[in-house]
Amino acid sequence: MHDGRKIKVGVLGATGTVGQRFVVLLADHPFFVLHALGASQRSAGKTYALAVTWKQTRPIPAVVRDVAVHECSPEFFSDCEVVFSGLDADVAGPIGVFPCLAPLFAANAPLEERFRSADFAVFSNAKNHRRDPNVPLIVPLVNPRHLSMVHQQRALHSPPLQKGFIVTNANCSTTGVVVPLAALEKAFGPIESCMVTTMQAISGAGYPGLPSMDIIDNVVPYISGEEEKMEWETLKILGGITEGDDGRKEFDMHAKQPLRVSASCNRVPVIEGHTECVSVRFARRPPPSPQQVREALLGFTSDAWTLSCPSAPRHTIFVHEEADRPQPRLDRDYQAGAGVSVGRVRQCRVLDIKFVVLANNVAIGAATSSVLNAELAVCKGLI
Ligand SMILES: NC(=O)C1=CN([C@@H]2O[C@H](COP(=O)(O)OP(=O)(O)OC[C@H]3O[C@@H](n4cnc5c(N)ncnc54)[C@H](OP(=O)(O)O)[C@@H]3O)[C@@H](O)[C@H]2O)C=CC1
Ligand SMILES: N[C@@H](CC(=O)OP(=O)(O)O)C(=O)O
Repeated sequence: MHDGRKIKVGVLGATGTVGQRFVVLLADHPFFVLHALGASQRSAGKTYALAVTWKQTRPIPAVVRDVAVHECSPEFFSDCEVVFSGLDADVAGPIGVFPCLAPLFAANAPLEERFRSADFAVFSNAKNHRRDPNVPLIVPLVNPRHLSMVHQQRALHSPPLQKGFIVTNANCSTTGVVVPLAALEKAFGPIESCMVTTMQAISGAGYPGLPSMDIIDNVVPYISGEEEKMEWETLKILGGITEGDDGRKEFDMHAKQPLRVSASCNRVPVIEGHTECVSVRFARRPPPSPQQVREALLGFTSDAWTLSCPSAPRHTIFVHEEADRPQPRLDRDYQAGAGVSVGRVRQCRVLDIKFVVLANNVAIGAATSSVLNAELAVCKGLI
């Protein structure tokens, strides 16, 4: 439970697409107070207003306009307990080398590990640590119970940490699909197969992102690494945690009932909001009807809402009845982009059920997820 005190927090990568979202969400937050901002050497030493290319629809919050941007080094964040990372994946952490629980203070060590080793709670958007066997990959509307892995992460670190840890949120397209899948598994038991085709917004590629000549009047049927991330991350998020005879915990990757996921990812000329066409086959026979599926999606409530996390959406999944919704331009800002929208729930002639899901890639797909994860960590006494 939150004890009422305001926890000082910093943002790494504060000038980027995701970083700006963090700044907006944290400028006036009931649990957190924004205390320090970090970015690259290009930005360090400037005020935030001078360093950032501000792309939000509201003005830069007054509390940060004149704050100095620092390099992302723990000494500049020493008063903070928590850092939110919107860092470029090239500097956030290593790729594919795990476990990495040694102390990392060296100036050239990956940035998120340096902060963890200095006993900060790190909430990251970057992909680097998602496959780490001791790092929870949390979609806050789905699997906050995985936060329990933080204790093992701290204990296995050398030296063991009192407060530090890394928690990541998922890829923005993974986030959109796992919310309805979790609701359906809760209501009807395991899903066996899932086919998903994405139409992903340009903002997912950061700023300035794709050249206009590549994306206007066009669809690009490839996003590097995206399909692999969706297929792998879905299993970690929807799976459980098992404990070996030695007491060591492991993510089971949905092993009790294997789930096959096939993803096809496309970039489309939309600014914000990833749309995904999803078909699923259930293990149970006969499968639920479209009406039963609609009711299960509508009735799904996240632990984040039950625990009264301030950023949790009232409707985890909003189910549209209109035949032509959800649409990114109309539906991406509903509930400040913190929930997901589902529509067109119907029978699938190949699998069982198909539907469309819309998730705001820069809100629940990125910064809002991290902030909710931190709110959950506070409510669960991890911070
Ligand atoms: N955009 C999206 O929808 C989503 C993005 N993500 C992930 O979030 C992260 C950020 O993405 P996004 O905001 O789009 O990226 P941007 O390119 O917009 O921003 C990157 C940020 O990282 C900073 N940075 C770059 N190099 C360094 C360095 N050497 N040291 C310190 N800071 C540095 C930049 O600072 P400076 O301005 O000084 O260069 C900037 O603040 C990425 O890992 C991305 O994969 C995850 C989900 C969704
Ligand atoms: N790749 C996503 C955004 C992103 O940065 O994903 P990840 O956090 O998995 O690297 C997109 O282009 O829409």
